[in-house]
Amino acid sequence: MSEEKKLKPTVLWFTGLSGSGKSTISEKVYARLNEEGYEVEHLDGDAVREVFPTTGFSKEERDSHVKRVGFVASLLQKHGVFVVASFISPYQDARDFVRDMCEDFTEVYISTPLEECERRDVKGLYEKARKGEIDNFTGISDPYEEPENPELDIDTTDITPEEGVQQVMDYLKSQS
Ligand SMILES: Nc1ncnc2c1ncn2[C@@H]1O[C@H](COP(=O)(O)OS(=O)(=O)O)[C@@H](OP(=O)(O)O)[C@H]1O
Ligand SMILES: Nc1ncnc2c1ncn2[C@@H]1O[C@H](COP(=O)(O)OP(=O)(O)O)[C@@H](O)[C@H]1O
Repeated sequence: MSEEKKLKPTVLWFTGLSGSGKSTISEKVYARLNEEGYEVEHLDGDAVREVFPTTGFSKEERDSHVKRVGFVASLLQKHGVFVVASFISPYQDARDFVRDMCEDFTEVYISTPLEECERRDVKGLYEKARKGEIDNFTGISDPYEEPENPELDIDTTDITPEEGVQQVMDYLKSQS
């Protein structure tokens, strides 16, 4: 274990717009922690939604989805497992609900601006949302409430994914 098993397990909660870089960075953080010998689980919005395809995007549906996943994350972390969670989770009250449930919670705001996310348009969803083909699209026709006090704020516009990962790892080291 190259980090000498010294990092304190936490729920690393990645929040931000679609295309901001949540999945890219969180997958790499998951792989890094795994390689270093930590018990770690990855929970991702798209993956959870594939299992529960009827979950929609109204505030009520997003909040229930986020709170349920947050509950699972809190149980895992209580048993010493690192949790890397990646959800748009656009509402402050639902994120705070999860924070309050977890013994250790680290909010990682991937603050890449809408303009850059839309320029990337990884899945072509912004184009569809602009044409009115997708309802309740975060940042276009649905709100995103910026985190009030995130432990980390990473704008990926001008950095590499590896630099983003390093910022997360440096933070974890600073807290251990
Ligand atoms: N209306 C609307 N708004 C936002 N996102 C949409 C929407 N419809 C589909 N998608 C796709 O769903 C992914 C977001 O799911 P999440 O579970 O992370 O969202 S949330 O936390 O419940 O807000 C999101 O994935 P990411 O791009 O990885 O964020 C999109 O691919
Ligand atoms: N520093 C960076 N961190 C993360 N993603 C980046 C970065 N620079 C460019 N990208 C690109 O931005 C896109 C982010 O998409 P993704 O990780 O799926 O975002 P999200 O999960 O937030 O929807 C990817 O195509 C990725 O290669």
